[in-house]
Amino acid sequence: MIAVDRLTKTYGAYKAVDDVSFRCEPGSVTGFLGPNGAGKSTTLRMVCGLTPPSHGSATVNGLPYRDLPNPGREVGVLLDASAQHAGRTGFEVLAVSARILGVDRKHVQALLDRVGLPPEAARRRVGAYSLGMRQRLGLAHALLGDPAVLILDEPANGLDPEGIFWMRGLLREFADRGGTVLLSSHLLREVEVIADHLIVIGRGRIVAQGSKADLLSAAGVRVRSTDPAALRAALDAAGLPTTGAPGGGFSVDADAEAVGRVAAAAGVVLTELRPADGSGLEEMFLQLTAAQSEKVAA
Ligand SMILES: Nc1ncnc2c1ncn2[C@@H]1O[C@H](COP(=O)(O)OP(=O)(O)OP(=O)(O)O)[C@@H](O)[C@H]1O
Repeated sequence: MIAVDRLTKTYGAYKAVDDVSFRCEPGSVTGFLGPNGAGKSTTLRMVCGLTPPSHGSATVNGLPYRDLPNPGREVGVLLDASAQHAGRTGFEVLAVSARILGVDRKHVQALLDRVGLPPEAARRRVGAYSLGMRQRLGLAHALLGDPAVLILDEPANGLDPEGIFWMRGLLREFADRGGTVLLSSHLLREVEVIADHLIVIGRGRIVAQGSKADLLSAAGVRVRSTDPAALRAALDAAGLPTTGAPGGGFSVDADAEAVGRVAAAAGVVLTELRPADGSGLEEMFLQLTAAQSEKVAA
């Protein structure tokens, strides 16, 4: 169980993380989504006791990370796959950590096999690993203490499609056995497949959170017409707010019949009228990404 309560991080006048609260429950995978620079890593670093919060608090299994007696036994963390000793072999990296955690060394190769690093790969120095191999080693490192909680920052980075598929299976199984998983990504599609819950962050603030089913079944319809201006005017006049959707057309926060009646009354021809089916979340995410890119470019 992870509990984050009003976490805030300021750098000078800049709020990298602003009043962020959420819970991650056992038996579930939570996807922490946001464009580059949104505040994901800073939040995860605060949860793991690596960055002191300016305000707010975070606990893992009821305690601040730094107060956990043997944190590696309770929470597996992968924040930066490249932060491993380049001169050690994969096996040595895990063997050293096993000793610190009090884990029997005989589990090390089995774990490396489990993450797809067989003995010949485990004998190579980490400096020669691809990013995907480092992610696999990082995941093995996170799993080493047999924790009940996993916190992973962009774990799919560098993995090929087969690797991403494999990782999803591993995390799903971990959660199905009662584990708590919190993983970040800047790609909606990447976490949509695996997450039970989604938290969307933009410019340091949470802009949406809830079960994936609720967020993706966002209300409303997608509508497209031969005369978008006339349709928008008619919908506005009927008090049905529209927002532009990617690729043209509009999203309307109303049911299909209401939109169809407005269009018919205005004599506007519709070429598409269908449930939004999560496109609201995608649209919001695209807008967030565009806003963040503008900020970075400014
Ligand atoms: N030590 C720091 N000093 C000043 N600003 C920082 C510091 N760490 C992070 N920031 C800023 O805080 C914001 C959030 O950064 P963060 O790394 O948490 O974003 P992110 O969502 O993880 O992005 P990415 O997907 O690119 O990793 C960014 O604008 C970043 O420049």
